[in-house]
Amino acid sequence: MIDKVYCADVTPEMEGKKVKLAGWVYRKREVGKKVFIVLRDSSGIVQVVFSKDLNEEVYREAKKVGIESSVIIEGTVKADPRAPTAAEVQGEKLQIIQNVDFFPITKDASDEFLLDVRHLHLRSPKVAAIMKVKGTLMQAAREWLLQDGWYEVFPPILVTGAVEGGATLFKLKYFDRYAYLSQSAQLYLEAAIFGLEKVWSLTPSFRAEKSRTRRHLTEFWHLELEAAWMDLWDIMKVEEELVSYMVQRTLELRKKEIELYRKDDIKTLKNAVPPFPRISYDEAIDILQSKGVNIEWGEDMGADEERVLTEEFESPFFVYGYPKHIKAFYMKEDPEDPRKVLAADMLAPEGYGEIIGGSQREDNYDKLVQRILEEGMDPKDYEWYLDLRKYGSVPHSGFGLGLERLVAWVLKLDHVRWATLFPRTPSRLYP
Ligand SMILES: NC(=O)C[C@H]([NH3+])C(=O)NS(=O)(=O)OC[C@H]1O[C@@H](n2cnc3c(N)ncnc32)[C@H](O)[C@@H]1O
Ligand SMILES: [Mg+2]
Repeated sequence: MIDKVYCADVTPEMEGKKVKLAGWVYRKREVGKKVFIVLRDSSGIVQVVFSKDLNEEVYREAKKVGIESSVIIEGTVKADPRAPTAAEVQGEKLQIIQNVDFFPITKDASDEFLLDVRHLHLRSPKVAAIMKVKGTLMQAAREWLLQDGWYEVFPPILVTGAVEGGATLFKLKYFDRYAYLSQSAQLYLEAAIFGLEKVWSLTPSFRAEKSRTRRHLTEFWHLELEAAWMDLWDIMKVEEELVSYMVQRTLELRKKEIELYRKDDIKTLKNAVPPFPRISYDEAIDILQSKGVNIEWGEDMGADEERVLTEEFESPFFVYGYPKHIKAFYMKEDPEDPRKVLAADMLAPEGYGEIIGGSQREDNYDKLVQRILEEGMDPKDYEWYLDLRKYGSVPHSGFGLGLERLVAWVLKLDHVRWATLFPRTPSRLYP
C-alpha cells in the first residue's frame, strides 16, 4: 500500500520512497523529453518529473494536463537541490481527475478581476496563506480565552437596535416588522455577564459604511469580550495580553506564511508584548498638531490622522480618554472630566490604525437614559438593555477586535478585503 502524503511532506530524506499525491497542477513546463509539473495541495508544492524514457505512456498523459487540472500521482522520491523544495518525485503513474484546458487567472490579472473570480483565486498559495494566518490567530485567541476563564457565547445577528449609530444599520423585513443586522454583539454580551461574568463571541458584524477605505468592510468578523467588575484599565490589560498571545503564537505557528508577506520585516510583530504604550487623546492631538496635521481637540481621528500617529510607535498602542461627543452612547463618562468617556482604542503600527474599540460601560440607569436621549434615540428601544442597570448593575467593560484589520496588519495587506474569504464592500456583493 503506497502512503498518500502531502506535498510538503516530501523531503530529500525520503529518497527512494514510493509516494502517492493528490492535488492540482500549479506550474508546468516541458524540457526535452521531460515534463516538469509543480503539484499544489493545501500543504504547499512539490515538483514531479515525467520522463519519456522512464514511461512514455505516462509522459504523454503528463503532456496533456493544463494548469489547475486535478490529478493523482504516484512515484518515487528523489533528492534534488535544483527542485523548488530540494526533493522531487519521479512520476510513474498519473490519474487525471479533471483536465483544465484554460484557467482564467493569469499573472497580470487586476485586483478587481481577482475579486470577481475570488472563488477561483482562493486556491492560490498566497491567498490560502492569509486564511491559514486568520485561522491561527483565532486558534490562539481561543487558547488564551480558555486558559483565562472566558465563556464563549453565541449572540443574535437579527436585532432591533443600533449599537454604533443608526447611520450604518442594514435594515431587513422581518415578517410584519423590521429587523437590523447586528453591528456588534456588545449589548447582548453585557446581558450575559450577569451569569457568566467573562464572556466572548466571534460573530459577523455588519456596517452599512459608505466610506470606501482600505479598512472598512460592510461585513466583518468581530471578536468581542465583555467582563463584569472590570474597569477601563482592567480591560486594556486583557486586550494587550490577548493580542500579544494571538500575534506571538501565530508568529510561532505560521512563520512561513507571514514571511510570504513580510519577509524578515517582523519587528513590530515581535514588539507586540505587554505593556503596550498608552497615550491619552489629548496627547494624541498634541502629537498630530506638532506633526502639522490640521486637527483640533474634540475632532475624531480618521484613518489619515491615525496613520500619522502610528509613525510614532513600533508596536500596537492605546489611545484613551476620547471626548464624549465623538463616542457611543453606552460609554461611561469620565468622573474626572465630564467632557470625556472611559474609552480606549488599540491602534496597530505601520499605518494600520484602529484594530480594537473598547470602553467601560455606563452602569448607572439615569445616566444611560440621559445619554440615549442626548444621542436622539428612544429609551423605549433599549428597555431590555436599560433593565441591566436596574437589577444588580455592576461596573463592566468590554471591547471589539476587527479580525480582518488584525490580519491586515499582521500580513501588511494593502486592504482588509484580502483578509476575508469573500469580501463585502459597498460595491461588492458577488461572488
Ligand atoms: N464590544 C465592543 O465594545 C465593540 C463596540 N460595540 C464596537 O463595535 N466598536 S467599533 O465600532 O469600534 O468596532 C470594533 C472594531 O471592529 C472593527 N470594525 C469596525 N467597523 C469595521 C468595518 N466597517 N470594517 C472592518 N472592521 C471594522 C475595528 O477593528 C473596530 O476597532
Ligand atoms: Mg471604533
